[in-house]
Amino acid sequence: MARESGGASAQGGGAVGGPMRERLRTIPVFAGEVPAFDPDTAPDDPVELFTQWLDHALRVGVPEPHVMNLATADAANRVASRFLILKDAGPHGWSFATGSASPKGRDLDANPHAALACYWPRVGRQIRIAGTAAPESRRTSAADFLARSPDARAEALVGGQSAPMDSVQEHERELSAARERIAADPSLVAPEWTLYTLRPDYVEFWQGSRDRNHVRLRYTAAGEGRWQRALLRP
Ligand SMILES: Cc1cc2nc3c(=O)[nH]c(=O)nc-3n(C[C@H](O)[C@H](O)[C@H](O)COP(=O)(O)O)c2cc1C
Repeated sequence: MARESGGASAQGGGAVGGPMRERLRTIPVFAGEVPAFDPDTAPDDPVELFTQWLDHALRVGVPEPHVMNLATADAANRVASRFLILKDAGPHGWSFATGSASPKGRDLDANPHAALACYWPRVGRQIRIAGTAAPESRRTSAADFLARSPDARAEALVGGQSAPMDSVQEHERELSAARERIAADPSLVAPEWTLYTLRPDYVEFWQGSRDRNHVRLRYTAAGEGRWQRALLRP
């Protein structure tokens, strides 16, 4: 069970209303142009709504709207999260790519339950997706790898993501060796590189509002490509 932190200052040492708390309290939120979102006119399919929201985000200049947070948990239920790039979204789910031997790859191997989330401050929109992630075929993963820039391919070819390294110089030597291998053989694919697709149990669209009367629409998978929709309390 979660324990409450004692007292008004969670950090213990600081006085109530100490400098950090004050600084955080003064930062505005939902300060951008918050668009209207009428859930009654939302499409039946969450992928369609995601596409509409992404197109809108791109039109109004939301920076990097394809960056999402991925949360995973290992076999012992220890949770970790990190940001990554969304590679695709369609009827099969939301796809992202990474090395299968990275901590997140190992988490997904032990426990396929995962969640994605993004927040677009310029429009006060959050999207949350949760379900199970599975690797795509080697062929599909290889195609994703080969579509990456030579630098990105070289980094993945070195591998060992998130492992401690002895020195920056040693890593740079490994990286230039990987760049040479790629230059000599442009069809080279890092064996660990994997495209995963998260098949959602639910997808939630969250439209922030300055008066905190946020609009939340959740699509829950109802089998055979059908979705049940529900409004959620803000
Ligand atoms: C904006 C952004 C995009 C990223 N995109 C990816 C990505 O597509 N794939 C990836 O493996 N790591 C990506 N990373 C790095 C991850 O956040 C993370 O540091 C790395 O994958 C190691 O995670 P892990 O130790 O949990 O496996 C990105 C980081 C940022 C900040």
